[in-house]
Amino acid sequence: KPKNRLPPGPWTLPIIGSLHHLVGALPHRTMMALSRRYGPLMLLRLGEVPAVAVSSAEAVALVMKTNDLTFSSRPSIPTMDILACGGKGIVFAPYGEHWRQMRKVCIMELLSSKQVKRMEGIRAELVGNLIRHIADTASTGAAVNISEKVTRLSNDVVTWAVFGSKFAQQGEYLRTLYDTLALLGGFHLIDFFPSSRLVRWLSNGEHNMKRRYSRVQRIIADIIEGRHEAKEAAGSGACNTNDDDMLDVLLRLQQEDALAFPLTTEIIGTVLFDIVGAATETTGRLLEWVMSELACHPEAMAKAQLEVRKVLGEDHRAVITNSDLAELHYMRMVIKEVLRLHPPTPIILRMNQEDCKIMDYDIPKGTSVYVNIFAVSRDPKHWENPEQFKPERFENSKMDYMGTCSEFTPFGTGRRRCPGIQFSSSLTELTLANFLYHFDWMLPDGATPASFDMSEKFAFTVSRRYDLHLRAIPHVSLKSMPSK
Ligand code: HEM
Repeated sequence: KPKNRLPPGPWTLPIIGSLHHLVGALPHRTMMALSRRYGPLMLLRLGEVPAVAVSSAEAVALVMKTNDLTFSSRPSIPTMDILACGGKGIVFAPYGEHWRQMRKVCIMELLSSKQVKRMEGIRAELVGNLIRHIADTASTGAAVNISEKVTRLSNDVVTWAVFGSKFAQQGEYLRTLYDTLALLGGFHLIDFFPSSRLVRWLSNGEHNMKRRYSRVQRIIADIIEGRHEAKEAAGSGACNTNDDDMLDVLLRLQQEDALAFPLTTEIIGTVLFDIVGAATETTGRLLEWVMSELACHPEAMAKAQLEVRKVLGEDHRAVITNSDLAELHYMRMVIKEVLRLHPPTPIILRMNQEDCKIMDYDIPKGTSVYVNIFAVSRDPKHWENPEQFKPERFENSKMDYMGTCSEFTPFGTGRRRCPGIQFSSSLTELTLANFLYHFDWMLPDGATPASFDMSEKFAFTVSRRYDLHLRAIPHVSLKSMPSK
C-alpha cells in the first residue's frame, strides 16, 4: 500500500509528539497561530493520538459539508467516553443508529419550536426577575456581576425546560454537573496515551470522571422515581401534554415503547445531562461576551440601545417578550459579531469513519479532527480587519449562523449541527433587549475600554478569565420595571 500523504504539522518530540505546543496555552489561539504557519489542514500528534486541525473556510466546507457523513462521528477520548455512556446520549455519541434515534427525539420532541414556545412565559418571568434584581443592585451603587447573573439565568431557564419549576435536587444536580464539565475541560494524561496501562494506573482523570458522572446519573434516577410517584398520586386525569417538560416527554416516549432502542433510565439521564451541559455553558458565555464587547464599544452600545428604545417605544414598557424583538436588526448584528469573535465552543470535535482525502492529504480513518471555528471566523482571507469588533459588517449580508456559510459556523454545520439554536437565540435576544432597554451600562470605576481586561479561559467552552462587573444605571423609572 502506498504511504499516506499526511498534512504538515509543527515539530514533534519523542513520546509527547506536539503536546508541548499546546499545553498551558489557549488551544484555539495556539492552533490558529500554528495553522497560519503550517496550513489549513495541520497534523498534530497529541501523545499517541493523531489529530488534524482544520482552520479555513475551504477546509471546513470539505470536511463538514462535502464529506459530512464521513466526518460526523465524535472521537473516542477516555474521559469523554465516560460521559458518552456507551453512545447512549447525543453530544458525545459516535455516529450510528442509536445517535440517529436520539437526535430525532431531540429535534422533534425536546428542542422543537413547540418546546421553545412553551418556555416563552417562563423566559420572560426569569428575565424579569433578573432585571428587578439588577435595578435593586443599581440603587445601592454597587456593580453587577454580569458573568454570574447570566450563567444563573441560563441555568434556570434550561433546568426549568428540562425538569419543570424548581425541584428538590436542583442545587446538587447543577453542582455535580458543573464539577463534571470542569473536569472534562481539564488536562488528563490518559486522553493522550489511551493504550498505556501505566498512564491509566497513574492518572486519576477517568476515576474522578466516573465518580462524578455516576452521581449525576443517581440524582436523575431519583428525580425520575419522584416523578413516577407524583404521577401515580395525581392519577391518570392529570395528563396535559402541552405542559410537558423534557423529562415528561422522555418518560412518555419510554411508556409508549415505540422506539427501536427502548429508552432506559440511563439513556434518559445521559440525554438530559447532554442537553443541560450543552445549553448552560454556551448561552451564558455568549451573553457574557456580548456585554463585554458592548461595554468596550460605547458607540455600538448607544446604537443598540437607541434601536431597542425606538422600536419598543419610550413609554416605559415593563415587560419585553420574544414577540417584540423582530425589528431589532442591529442587536442581531451585535450577537452575530460576538459569535464570530467569541464562539463559545471554539473547537468542534469530529472523527472520520472512513479513510478520506482532503485537499490532497490523506486523513486515515479514526483520526481526531479539531475544527477550529475560532480561527476560521478570524481568517483575514474572508474577514476585513478580523480582530475588530464591527457589527456593521453584517449589514446587507445574508450570512447567518445556521451553518450555510463555512466561514461562520458558531453552531457547527451538517448532520451534527447544534439542535439548540432556536432555544439559545430566544433567550439571548430577550435578555439582551431587556438589558439594553432598561439600563445604561458603565465599566466599573477606573476602567476604560482601552485598558479593560478581555482575557479568556478555556475549559471546553471559552469564558472570560475574570468575571465581568458592570455598573447599571436605570434608564426608565424603577416603577416601570417588570413587577413581581
Ligand atoms: C450560544 C449557544 C450555543 C452554541 C454556540 C452552541 C454550539 C454548538 C456546537 C458548535 C455544537 C457542535 C456542532 C457540530 O459538531 O457541528 C453543538 C452541539 C450540540 N448542542 Fe449546542 N450550542 C449552543 C446552545 C445549545 C443549547 C441551548 C442546546 C440545548 C438546549 C444545545 C444542544 C446541543 C446538542 C444536544 C449538541 C450535540 C448535537 C449532536 O452531536 O448531534 N446547544 N452546539
